[in-house]
Amino acid sequence: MTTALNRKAPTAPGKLPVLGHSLSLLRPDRVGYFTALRSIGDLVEIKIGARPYVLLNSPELVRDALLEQGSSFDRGRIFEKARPYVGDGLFTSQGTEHLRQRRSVQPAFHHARLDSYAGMMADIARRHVSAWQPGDTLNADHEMHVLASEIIGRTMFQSPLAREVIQLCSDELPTLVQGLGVRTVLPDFFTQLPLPVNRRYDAACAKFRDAARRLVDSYRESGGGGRGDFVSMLMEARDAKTGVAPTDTEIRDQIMTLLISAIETPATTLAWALYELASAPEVRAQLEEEADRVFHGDVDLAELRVTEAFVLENLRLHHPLWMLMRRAVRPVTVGGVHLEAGTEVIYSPAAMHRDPAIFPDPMRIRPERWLGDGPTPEMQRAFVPFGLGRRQCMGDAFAMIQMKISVAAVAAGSRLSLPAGFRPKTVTTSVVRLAELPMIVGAR
Ligand code: HEM
Repeated sequence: MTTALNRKAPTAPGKLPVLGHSLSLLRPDRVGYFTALRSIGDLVEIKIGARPYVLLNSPELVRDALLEQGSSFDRGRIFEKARPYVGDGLFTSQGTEHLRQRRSVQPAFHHARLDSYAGMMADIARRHVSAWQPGDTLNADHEMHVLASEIIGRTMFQSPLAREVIQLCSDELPTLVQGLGVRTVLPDFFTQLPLPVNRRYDAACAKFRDAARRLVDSYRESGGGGRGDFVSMLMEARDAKTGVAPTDTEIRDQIMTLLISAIETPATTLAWALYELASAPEVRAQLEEEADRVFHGDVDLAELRVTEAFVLENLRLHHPLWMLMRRAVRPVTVGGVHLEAGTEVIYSPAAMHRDPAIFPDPMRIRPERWLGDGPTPEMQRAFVPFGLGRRQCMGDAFAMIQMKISVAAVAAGSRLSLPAGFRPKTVTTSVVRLAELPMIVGAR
């Protein structure tokens, strides 16, 4: 959707010397900040330090940049900030190298594999929920991190070290995600300062790198691949043109990429889902009825219709990613604004999902939006939980299965409630999450 207007994007109010809009981007309600900027325009300039970023604040502009003009954009600042942690894997690679890496990882997400993962996920989730005892008070956000870590650890790593990786992810991933979030919105000099947040981030990065290295070494010591899992698949992969195998550094970087992409987002979404389950008894009753009816033995995922609608609604209202970035690789015009090569653009799935013109009563969980006649075409265009285009989430189907199964296991196996007077408080790092989520276990 390009026009020949060549206008300039208006600058967001509240710009400070040196910091630009960094402080606005550090406030707790960053999704609300982006939503409010819609009143200024659908393209708005924001500064992080002295560097300008253009916020694309409408579904049409986001689709134009990511789909129609997708080849004109590649990774932006957020991914550079992730490089010390994830190296040069799928997350940070660009252009043809990115496409090559995507092809090499693709078999791990093939639908035939997803079917076998579903059975494992159901076992893990049922076991996890059955350990909760009536009367216990859970840190439900942590529980969902442990569950998501278990699911990745057990489905992707057939290794005695899997338990260690699961523990590391449960304990350290939030530190990493917080450090990355802070680095993205503050000027570069900040990362050089000897602050606790920087030290904790560096220490967490080192632990993950070490775990990935030991994982790769342990496969090599026992003869390489052959276990039919993620690491074996990478070890056995050969480049279609050159026949060259990936190096151990490349394999380690893909492991790191998987760990950072595959745990925090479903865990955070699931924590919100548990909060909503406890807050809306009529929705909970529907989910419990469905789980009692169909969540037995080998689960037919297609039968979990209300559960799926509930998961979609949580991805809409509580989308974990408040900001994603791209960088123009050549001069390009979006929404009538000319962007030079190198211009960084931002979009926010979370803000797009709360537009009242598209999702009436946006702050309420209403699974019925996704049932019956289904979402309207406007909703479909604005709903981008897994991104769009060449960088679209590789784990989208995996994540949907995992979240449906996790919600169904909770609905079938326990009844969680919130302590009297609990008020949700959000914190925003790289993701928007609940600051705390104490939940009391009740019997079903
Ligand atoms: C609620 C769960 C999840 C959400 C909301 C989510 C969302 C996203 C989004 C929006 C992107 C695109 C980022 C961009 O455009 O810059 C992405 C990329 C990615 N996701 Fe997910 N994701 C989820 C779960 C998962 C899981 C479970 C896996 C793996 C098992 C995974 C693997 C990946 C990978 C590898 C990429 C990078 C793709 C590339 O750069 O080519 N994600 N995810």
